[in-house]
Amino acid sequence: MSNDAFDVFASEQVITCRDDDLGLRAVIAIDDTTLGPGFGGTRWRPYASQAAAVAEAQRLAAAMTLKHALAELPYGGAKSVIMAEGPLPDEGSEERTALMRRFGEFVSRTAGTYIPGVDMGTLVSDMQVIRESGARAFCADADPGPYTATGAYAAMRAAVRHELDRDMAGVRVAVQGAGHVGANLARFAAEDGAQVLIADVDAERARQVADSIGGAVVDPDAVLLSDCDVLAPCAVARVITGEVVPQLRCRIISGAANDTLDRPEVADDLKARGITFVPDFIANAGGVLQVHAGEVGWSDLELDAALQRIGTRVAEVLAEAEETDATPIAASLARAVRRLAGQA
Ligand SMILES: NC(=O)c1ccc[n+]([C@@H]2O[C@H](COP(=O)([O-])OP(=O)(O)OC[C@H]3O[C@@H](n4cnc5c(N)ncnc54)[C@H](O)[C@@H]3O)[C@@H](O)[C@H]2O)c1
Repeated sequence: MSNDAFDVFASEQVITCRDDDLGLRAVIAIDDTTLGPGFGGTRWRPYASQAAAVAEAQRLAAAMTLKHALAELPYGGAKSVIMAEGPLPDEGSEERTALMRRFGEFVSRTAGTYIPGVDMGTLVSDMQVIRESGARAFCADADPGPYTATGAYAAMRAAVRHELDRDMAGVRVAVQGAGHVGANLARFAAEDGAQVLIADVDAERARQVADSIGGAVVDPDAVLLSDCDVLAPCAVARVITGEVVPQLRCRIISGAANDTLDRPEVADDLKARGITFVPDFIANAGGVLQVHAGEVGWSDLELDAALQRIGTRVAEVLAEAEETDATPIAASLARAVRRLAGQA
């Protein structure tokens, strides 16, 4: 487990996958299998370089180790990325199916040490193709987005209660990304009376979500700097940088995007500015809880209780951070380390 993006040996195992006929270039990073097989989604998007793809797979895999440890799940941390060349092929197209089948063959070679699931760019149907190729894959039956959003909303409510000592009515929430998670998170907040701003690089998507929940659209270039109580990054990784922090106008950052902070030190910058950062790997565990529920046969009630416990966990971590004058990330890391060492 490591946050060092440039150390290839930070992960237990890193596998590159290549097929020239299909134009497939993918990376599987298995961060840590102490608690079980490495589980983590497959992300499909363009990368500036091969090194950037490897670094992102490793960073996201490390976050999955933390996510599973803190959610008390029997999985290790892993992640894969597929390097996109231009627009992604349509769902169900021959090109997409062939590429996913081939990727599934590479996953099979890990002999169950890596279990993929849905992430940005990939779909439930892609996981079905991976399964058909003989590999184990999670998320094959349902979109985890709404469950992730339920957990992320429990986290947001807990942070607002802790920091602002109020419920969500009238709280100003700015959501970056109107996708599977962001749209649902925005809806939950609006249903509880929050004033929601939403941004997406797909302007039409942002407009549709805003109209359906009675919120307002904000420019995707401006959303991070919105004057709001809660900023909820639900789009891409590493949006909170050292340069962004001094310009932020929120009290709390609580979203679902994996790997929200650009560098670990940004957590200290946020603390110095009095901005509470809810660790993404705690807030966005709803999807993996839902997957686990399917695997072990939890009832809806059991799953919902587990999703709501994300809020309890956030409250505990924020209180612990306050007591020890640590950042919430540091308090969470200490918890995860205890669990990985079998002490919690
Ligand atoms: N889906 C899940 O269950 C789940 C679980 C854990 C974490 N996450 C994380 O949450 C985030 C969102 O996941 P999702 O499933 O909703 O993805 P998604 O692909 O459904 O939605 C992402 C949305 O963000 C938009 N977007 C991309 N770049 C943007 C930018 N710079 N500004 C504004 N909008 C932008 C996209 O157009 C898209 O609408 C990702 O970081 C993902 O890794 C998702």
